[in-house]
Amino acid sequence: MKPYLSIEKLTQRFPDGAGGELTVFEDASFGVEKGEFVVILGHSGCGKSTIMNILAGLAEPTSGVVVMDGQAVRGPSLDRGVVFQNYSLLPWLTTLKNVTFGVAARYPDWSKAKVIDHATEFLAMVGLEGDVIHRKPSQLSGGMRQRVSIARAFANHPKLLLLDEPFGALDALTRGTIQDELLKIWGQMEQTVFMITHDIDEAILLADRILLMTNGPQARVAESVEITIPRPRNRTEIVEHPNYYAIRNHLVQFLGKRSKELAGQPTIAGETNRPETVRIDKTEPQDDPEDTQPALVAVNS
Ligand SMILES: Nc1ncnc2c1ncn2[C@@H]1O[C@H](COP(=O)(O)OP(=O)(O)OP(=O)(O)O)[C@@H](O)[C@H]1O
Repeated sequence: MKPYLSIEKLTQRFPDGAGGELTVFEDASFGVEKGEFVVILGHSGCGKSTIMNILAGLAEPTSGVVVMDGQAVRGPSLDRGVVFQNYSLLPWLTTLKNVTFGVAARYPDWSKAKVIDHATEFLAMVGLEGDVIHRKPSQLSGGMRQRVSIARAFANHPKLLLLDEPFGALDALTRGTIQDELLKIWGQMEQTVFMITHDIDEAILLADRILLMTNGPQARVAESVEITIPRPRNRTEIVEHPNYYAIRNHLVQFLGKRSKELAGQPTIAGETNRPETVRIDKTEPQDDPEDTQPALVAVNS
């Protein structure tokens, strides 16, 4: 059976500015299940934003298709919400109206009071309550603005939520607090999320799976690393889990070394080129070669 979101043989080429072509990625295929939180990690230029723009319907691939819930993605839709690093709020509307605006479009049958209640509830989930919701974005801090973007995106119940480095512009403390709020709201919503980040620790904290891309050009989604750390997760406790550093080391090693070694390898024509699944779990019994008894060999047989 196909996954909820299926990316099938996606290829993106751009003019390279010198009369030739740049193949950003070729025949990339992967899936995302309903309710999954998937993060994509890779070096600058490997094509993460290009993939996100295609998923959002804001760009068309050179070839390949994206199918969500049985339908091919063609153009933007309220089914897909995007949160960018730079918040993209409407500056002339109050915080509350920035949220009600989308909710009213998504649910045209709802009464004005219901729309306001719904928007207020989602703003409260990210810690924005009281007078602050009547302020304009210019009167909010960067962290508050990003909270509004997150509340707005979740309030619309999109089938797919796309997060493009949403915390990239925030200081470490604010970032941590909003990561916790994002986890809380996601935990209540069964929302399917696809996120780009450059922060390995953020990826481990948030993701069910991390997709690892090799360096571009001709990048590939090489691995799908399962985050074998139970939820609910919390930033301070997660580092004590036996799998944390094992997973982190694997990711650091991939980004530091293997993403270069695997770069530019042509994909095999006709193959699906799906990423290899990597499962690291120190809590499962390990095969220790020292303990292994030599195999018994039958004699005289
Ligand atoms: N419209 C375009 N025309 C030509 N080249 C483009 C276009 N958009 C992206 N590229 C090129 O495609 C490659 C991938 O870009 P993309 O922004 O997707 O990478 P990224 O992995 O998101 O990088 P970063 O982490 O720095 O945001 C880059 O080499 C970029 O220069």
